[in-house]
Amino acid sequence: MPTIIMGKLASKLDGSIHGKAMAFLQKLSVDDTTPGLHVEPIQNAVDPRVRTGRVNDSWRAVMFRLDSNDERHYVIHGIWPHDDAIAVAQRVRLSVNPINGLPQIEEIALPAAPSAPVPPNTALPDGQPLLARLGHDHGALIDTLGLPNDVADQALAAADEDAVLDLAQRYDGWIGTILVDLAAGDTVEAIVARMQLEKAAPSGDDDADVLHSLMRPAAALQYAFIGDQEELRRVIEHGDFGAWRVFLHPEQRRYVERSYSGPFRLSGGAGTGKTVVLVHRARALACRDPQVRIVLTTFTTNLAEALSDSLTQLDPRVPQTKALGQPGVHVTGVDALASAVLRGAGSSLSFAMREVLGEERSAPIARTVGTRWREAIESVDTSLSPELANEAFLSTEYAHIVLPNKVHDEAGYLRVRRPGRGVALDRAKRSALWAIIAAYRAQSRIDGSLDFTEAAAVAAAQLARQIDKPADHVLVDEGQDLSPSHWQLLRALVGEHPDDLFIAEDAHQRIYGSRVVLGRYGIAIVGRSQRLTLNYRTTAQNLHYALSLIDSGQYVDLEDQPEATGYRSARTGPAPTIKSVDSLSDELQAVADHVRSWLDAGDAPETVAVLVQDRFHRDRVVTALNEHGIDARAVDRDRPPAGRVPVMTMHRAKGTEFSKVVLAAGRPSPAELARLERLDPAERADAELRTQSLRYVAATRARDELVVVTRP
Ligand SMILES: Nc1ncnc2c1ncn2[C@@H]1O[C@H](COP(=O)(O)OP(=O)(O)OP(=O)(O)O)[C@@H](O)[C@H]1O
Repeated sequence: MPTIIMGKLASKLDGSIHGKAMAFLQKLSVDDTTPGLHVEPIQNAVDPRVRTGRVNDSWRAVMFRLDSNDERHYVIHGIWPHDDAIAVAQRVRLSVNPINGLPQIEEIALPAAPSAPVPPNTALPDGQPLLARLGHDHGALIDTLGLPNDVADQALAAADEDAVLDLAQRYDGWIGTILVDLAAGDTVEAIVARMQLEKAAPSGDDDADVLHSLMRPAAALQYAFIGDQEELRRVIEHGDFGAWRVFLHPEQRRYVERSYSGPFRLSGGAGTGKTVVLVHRARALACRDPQVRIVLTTFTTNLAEALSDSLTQLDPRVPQTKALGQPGVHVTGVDALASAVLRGAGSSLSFAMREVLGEERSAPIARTVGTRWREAIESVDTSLSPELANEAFLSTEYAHIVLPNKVHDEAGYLRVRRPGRGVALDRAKRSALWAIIAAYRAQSRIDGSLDFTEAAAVAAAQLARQIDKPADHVLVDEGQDLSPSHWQLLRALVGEHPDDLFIAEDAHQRIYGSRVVLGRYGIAIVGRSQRLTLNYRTTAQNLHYALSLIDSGQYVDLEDQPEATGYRSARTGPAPTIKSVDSLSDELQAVADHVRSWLDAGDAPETVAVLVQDRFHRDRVVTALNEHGIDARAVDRDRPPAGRVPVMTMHRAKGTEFSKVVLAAGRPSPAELARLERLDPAERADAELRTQSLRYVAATRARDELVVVTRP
């Protein structure tokens, strides 16, 4: 039975022939001599391995047949109308690039790609094209990276980053990826290492050499070995949108497949494919051993639902279990995970509750009301300044110091170390703060309830006592938003062994809570951390704008190190539109105008989104859009609706993506400004950082076009 190797080009099929292509490839993978397939060589073809096959009366597949070790493989190059297919088949050649060991397809007698003219050097601002300015020459591009001559010529002539990116867009696979890296200013050595390039060592068996090259990590950018019919269907039916399921970057593949001796941290900017790595890794772990118990978790239930959907899209056969502790993948929000642990423990929780709180709660599943800190502050006659006696300071102090250190009383709080908290507290202040914390706990005790951080802390203490852990592997998305108790919970969920914790995070996207250093909660990364830098989602123009929003901030990652930027995008598009308006009614009009123009141009409503500051503004925007005859819908806990324009808060937009986005961030309300004014300087600086991050998150939701409507 031949093996099918699908090229990325071949997955971009005309929708009208999906069914026929599927049937053709299915039959081919069973028996290439099946009557009706007409698998035939082509006369005068430059590559004797080339074959065409009959998809239907009008369409033909062009492929390469490789025979090695009694096994037959077909590399599917593409499917074209009959005459075009014959013409393509005559001039294509599949070979191994001798410099980098990767498979390459050349089109003999025609230029390798339809090339738009490259702007002449005379127009260059400082006389030299980009790559020359960066110190690259023909030798580096051709002899070290293995770029084809004509591509290297065009790249070296390209004036600036945009011109190199335009060129990159014309090449799928490793050529396009190397061009993007060059445009971003990477050294040749860095590219060789990242792409794992290696000179080819011919064995004398050409077909075996090509097969070997197709198995190289960077070949996975462009070629996929199809394991079964289901995989074939996914590649064919979803084309470019399904690319993440099949064609991984060599770095992504490494993080999917590698085993790590302990907790591993994967950082990367918005859209660099962190979630894709997590979902693939969950599948890889489940396939390796169907008995293992995998927890795939993230900050909110909405994000967990999206993860679960992605895992189903990637592979519906991976068992997703609803219950913690069962074989398969349990996808859940981290607070829901804590609740599940508490529910499962039943009456045996008392020890953990006493350990964390020094007392018990009668109904630990009930959640403490959100206004409890304010009530506690108001109930105590405090001498503290408003900079300390406010909900933000107290809830952070409680989550970052009191709970993780299991402080039960004033004496304990007077002694506890407070690393990472900006404000120094003398004895009198600690006593006064404890009075409020005691009032908070007293009222919750009366209700019998726990707040979310308490629930996670109690669940962590409960699990820490268990010898049999309910998970074998824990995969975490949006790690930057988790609290210390969450980390204690996740640490206690899985024993300390290889591949225990795999954490994806982006410090620039922290929009909840305060920053955390993992090492303080028993999660030692020690050198097991890597970064993704290629943005798959956002155009270079939108990415540039989004990065400008976080330019001035000091961001620190989960290992307490400054967060780097230096992201690059593989796609280009129009510059973001920044529209300044004077009034609310002008803002609503501008939002409606942009949405209307996209819909009129044929964009599907669900691919266009409006992102706003808060729920109040969201509902106003929905009403305004409806009044303009646009079918818009406020999105909260539910999934974005099909056939309608989703309007959502920037917080809710985390983890989503749309083709076109209007960002109507508005102005902070006077009440919000007054609240910020009352915070102590360290808390205020952190709140401002979160505000910048929120805009960065929102701006990076747009794949193709971004409009920002601002009011001074
Ligand atoms: N190898 C790939 N090939 C094609 N598309 C990819 C690939 N990897 C990721 N993508 C696409 O890039 C987009 C962003 O990926 P993903 O959501 O995993 O990024 P992320 O780093 O988790 O982003 P964020 O932090 O903003 O949530 C998605 O549309 C995804 O399908």
